[in-house]
Amino acid sequence: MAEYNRVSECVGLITLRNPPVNALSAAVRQGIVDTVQRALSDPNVKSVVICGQNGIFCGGADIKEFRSNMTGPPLIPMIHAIESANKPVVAAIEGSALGGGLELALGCHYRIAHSKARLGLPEVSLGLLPAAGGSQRLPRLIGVPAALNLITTGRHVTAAEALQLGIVDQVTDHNTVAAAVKFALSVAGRSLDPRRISTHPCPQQPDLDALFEEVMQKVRQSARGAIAPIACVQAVRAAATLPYAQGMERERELMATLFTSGQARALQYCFFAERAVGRWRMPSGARWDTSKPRPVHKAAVIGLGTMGRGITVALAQTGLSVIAVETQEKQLMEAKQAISGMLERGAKGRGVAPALDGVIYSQNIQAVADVDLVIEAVFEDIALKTKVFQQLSAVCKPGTLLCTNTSALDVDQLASETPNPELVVGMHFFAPAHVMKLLEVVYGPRSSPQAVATAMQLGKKMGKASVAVGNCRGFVGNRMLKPYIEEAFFLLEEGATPELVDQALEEFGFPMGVFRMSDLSGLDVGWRVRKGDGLVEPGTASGRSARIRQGRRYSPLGDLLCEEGRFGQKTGRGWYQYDKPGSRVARFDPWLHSFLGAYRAQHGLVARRIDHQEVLERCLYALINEGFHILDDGIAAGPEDIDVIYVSGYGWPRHRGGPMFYANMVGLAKVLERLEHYQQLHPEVPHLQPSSLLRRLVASGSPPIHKWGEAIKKLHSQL
Ligand SMILES: CCCCCCCC(=O)CC(=O)SCCNC(=O)CCNC(=O)[C@H](O)C(C)(C)COP(=O)(O)OP(=O)(O)OC[C@H]1O[C@@H](n2cnc3c(N)ncnc32)[C@H](O)[C@@H]1OP(=O)(O)O
Ligand SMILES: NC(=O)C1=CN([C@@H]2O[C@H](COP(=O)(O)OP(=O)(O)OC[C@H]3O[C@@H](n4cnc5c(N)ncnc54)[C@H](O)[C@@H]3O)[C@@H](O)[C@H]2O)C=CC1
Repeated sequence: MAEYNRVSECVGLITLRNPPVNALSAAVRQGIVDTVQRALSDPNVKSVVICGQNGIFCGGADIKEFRSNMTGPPLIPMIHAIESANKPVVAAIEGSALGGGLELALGCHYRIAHSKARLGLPEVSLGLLPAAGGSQRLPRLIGVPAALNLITTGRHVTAAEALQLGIVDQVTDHNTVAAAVKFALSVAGRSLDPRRISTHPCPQQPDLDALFEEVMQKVRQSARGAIAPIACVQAVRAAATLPYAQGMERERELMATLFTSGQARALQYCFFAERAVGRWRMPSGARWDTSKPRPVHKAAVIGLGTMGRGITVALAQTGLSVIAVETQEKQLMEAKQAISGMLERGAKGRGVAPALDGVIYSQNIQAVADVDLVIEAVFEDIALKTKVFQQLSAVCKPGTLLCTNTSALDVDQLASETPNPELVVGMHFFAPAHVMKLLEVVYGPRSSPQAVATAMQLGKKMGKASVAVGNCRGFVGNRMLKPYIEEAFFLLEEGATPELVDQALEEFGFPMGVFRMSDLSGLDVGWRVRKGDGLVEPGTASGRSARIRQGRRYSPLGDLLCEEGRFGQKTGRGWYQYDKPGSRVARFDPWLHSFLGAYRAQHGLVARRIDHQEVLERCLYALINEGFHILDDGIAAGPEDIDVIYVSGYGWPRHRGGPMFYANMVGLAKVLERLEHYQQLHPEVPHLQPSSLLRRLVASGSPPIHKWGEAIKKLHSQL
């Protein structure tokens, strides 16, 4: 709702009240309509100020309302009434003015912002466009290029940038409402015509067509199939080329298409899923709201290779003191240089001083005695990690949390080697750790809720999408990746090419297909794991039996490439060829294609035509099927956890919501039917055998995704 007060005798002060972000719910919109009318009809009121309670102006439309029949006064006429008012209306912007919140402010005649405020039109990230006049007013106010940038990216700008762009009229370091009231008094009685943004044309822009063509091309490339960014460009084009009323009509038409689209549903699901994963819970019943994190002021990182360096940077950038330990002198010197460089570049980008003094380097593990939390990132070797954990248990002060960045080892086994297993959790970062958004916080049966709470809170502080998951081989992300990659290998055996598979996945929306990704991360990584699992054999055997290992279908293709020294980009050869080692542009490699031909001949395989649909169904449904196993095992608490992991760490296209959301959109019965179909064709592939949870969900009527949690609980209780 909105509260009304008269201040300084002649200023009507309207305060939006809808915690936590003063979203424009039906009640708030009604409140604004009523209070604006009251202020305008009061002869004692000379001007009006609109602000939000609790230090936040407005987080935009109430996204939860989008899923219901929207009632209450619509935004567009409400904002129009404010702009048409015959008394000046000033927006006092603290905290955030986003989406509909900024559109409301753009309807006001003046905008005063606190220096710490953030403003933006992030609708595109929800699959929408600023359809309460934002796409028409912002270009008129700040010009077409700047408006295109803000609206197509959805980025939030600081108050300083907003002032520079002309979005706000004044920035204050003091009480924003007081400054706005003072300002409102000073402009009372002035002509408002120049302040009504909708009545002006966009500032002149030379070569408009060329500009829109260029932006459209750029947006199409980066959107990877998302429709909202394209509609945003079209809406701004309408602002630049049509009178306001016609532009608004175009805005409405474009929004009508977006509003009901599957992409908007997927993106809005992602928004809430990212917040839901913070409300973690463990099978033991421990939960986010009953587990208090320990304070972490000082942390340590052990092992300064690829991962340890990024983790050190991520910790130092949150303002923590970090002790960085590396036993090899040469590695330590290189790491120091690399970490300082990363901190300097990061600080430059954010316009702050680099936290170089926050990191202390040492070759001696004794240096970590007084830290609150340690993250171990030494080689992936259980004996070495066990030794390091035992040393840490002896050196660290009581209560220090011991975290491992292992990607595949058993967190619980490591914990059991320490005197205090309750203090051990996995913190599985992704490379490069200071850039990648995802963090899997892995708990074992003995990890204490406090340890999980502490790791989750630290992850949040580092700006990571932190997801608490149970302990199993590969945790959630890598466990699901395995069947996805294996299916891609099988498709090559059956007649596909790396180019075809990658194209199908990239058209689906992945930034890179599975083979380009494998070349980037290094084929030797998986090879080492398969060797450890006893799957790799000399490459001379042929026929079907050579491709059945440990009782299931196996493709040695990746191993054979590694035996040729083809590790991907780093060696200049992999599934593709590169101009030189380390180069990034993947090119068709005739060698690879004749190798595939010879391999098929050796194994009596006859290449057949494989289309994009089969690639998608086999790779994605195998991955999704593993997701159902993970839910059934209780490794992930809900589908949101899996989806956040895939969207923030594995390049799953956000506008498709994550693998489990995608399965829900496709229809569980369809996913089941296709898995059954492929399983019949490939009975020796266990990951195509539909999960019993998927079967049971289909049998129980395929409940929508927000009801899976309830359905799984019910199904488990029936077992
Ligand atoms: C044909 C129909 C025509 C319709 C025309 C409509 C046109 C429009 O007008 C379109 C829109 O505005 S769409 C909304 C645009 N606004 C946004 O995207 C801002 C979303 N919020 C944020 O960025 C951060 O919450 C923010 C920066 C604001 C605050 O961040 P924090 O980190 O402090 O807090 P969070 O943890 O993110 O959020 C706290 C709780 O608030 C919930 N929430 C946030 N924004 C919301 C919003 N706009 N609507 C509903 N709920 C919202 C958020 O979910 C969280 O609650 P829990 O999920 O329960 O934790
Ligand atoms: N590289 C990647 O993409 C990812 C790796 N991981 C995991 O992170 C861990 C580290 O991996 P990378 O950084 O790639 O390895 P790396 O080989 O680049 O670095 C390991 C570092 O640990 C140092 N080290 C070895 N023993 C030590 C000891 N006792 N004390 C201090 N330092 C010691 C080594 O000298 C080396 O500098 C592994 O468990 C790996 O599975 C997790 C996610 C992704």
